[in-house]
Amino acid sequence: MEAHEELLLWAKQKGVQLHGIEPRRMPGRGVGVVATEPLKPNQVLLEVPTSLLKSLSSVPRSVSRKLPRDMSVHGLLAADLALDESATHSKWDAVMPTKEEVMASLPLAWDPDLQEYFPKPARDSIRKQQTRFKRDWDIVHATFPSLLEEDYLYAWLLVNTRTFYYTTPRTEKLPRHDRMILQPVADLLNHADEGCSVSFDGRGFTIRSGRAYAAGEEVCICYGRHGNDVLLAEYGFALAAGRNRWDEVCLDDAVLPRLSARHRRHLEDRGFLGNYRLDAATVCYRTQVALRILCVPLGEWRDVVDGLDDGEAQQGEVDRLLILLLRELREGARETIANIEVATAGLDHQRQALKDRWVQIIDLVSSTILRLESSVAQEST
Ligand SMILES: C[S@@+](CC[C@H](N)C(=O)[O-])C[C@H]1O[C@@H](n2cnc3c(N)ncnc32)[C@H](O)[C@@H]1O
Repeated sequence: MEAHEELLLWAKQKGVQLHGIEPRRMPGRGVGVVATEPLKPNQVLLEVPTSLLKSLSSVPRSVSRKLPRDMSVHGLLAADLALDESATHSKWDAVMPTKEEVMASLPLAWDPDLQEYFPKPARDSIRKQQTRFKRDWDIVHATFPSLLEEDYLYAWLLVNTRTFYYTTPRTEKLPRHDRMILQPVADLLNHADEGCSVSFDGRGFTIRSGRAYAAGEEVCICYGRHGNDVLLAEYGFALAAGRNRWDEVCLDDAVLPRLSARHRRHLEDRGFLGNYRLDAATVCYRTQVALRILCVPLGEWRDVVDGLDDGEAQQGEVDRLLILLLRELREGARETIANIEVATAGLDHQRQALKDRWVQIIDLVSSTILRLESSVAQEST
């Protein structure tokens, strides 16, 4: 019997209820959940009772009382997972990806030389994870010196990729990202850009279909409105091109170096410094504002920002500058791919995942360039 089938028997005995779904091995994405019959929108698919949640309250006192009271929930749950040698959760533990799989798929555990090739939002996310992991590990290592760092990292990454948002009177005061719990079976749901609804109350979690499903179709939840850079950095995968409505390309590395200290000050004063993005349909307003400051006198720029002028008269100039920057960005992306091709750091599939992501970025940038070129051509006729 497969581990996820044994998990199901255990979970059902403990009160988990599944309606029209079952876990199944999915090529390329570990275990997932599929519809076993046609499903209607808003149908209850899964119920997990509170008694089965691993939460701040369920961490045994033998672990929690040795750690500081202000330890992150993330760090505490990871310590519990890493130190738990009881058989209580053995059926659940058996379906989790192995340490080797986790270390190979999640960028926090990749060779630091390879991490440098990620696009900026992914690098930023990896850096944040590093900071949070180090803070938790320093505390746990001092308290449980025999625990190995790689075993704690494995547990910490499982928590990072498998928890659900959960707020109770006890967790309300914590930062939002730390109000987390682990739950069996629900943690087998893979991600799609739109998915089932997830809700909880005192009795437990309920997952309902967001739309109709055909029998055999994979049922997913949405881990958040993340672009592929963040999905790759946090969860170790990117959705296929055209399958992620939240995907975007960060333009900061192309725009910020162009801005003088004075420009930066003006943009900062108005809240427009950094976080420049494009998606499949548009280049964000922030980018338009930042590029406009490079194209027009300051007074005219202020009028547009203040809504006193629609800025149409200089839009062609802004678009031409944008095209130039996007071509540079595309060239930089091509160079990055060439550098990854000769790099030896990391594993083949990690380098491939990075190259695939850069190809997606090039495609998104190229279609934006085409769109802008045709609107600039129309303006000049
Ligand atoms: C909450 S778990 C989901 C269950 C997981 N597939 C398993 O085998 O246990 C999250 C992990 O599943 C994988 N995953 C989730 N959605 C995916 C998708 N759309 N494509 C590829 N992998 C996905 C990633 O490895 C991610 O870190």
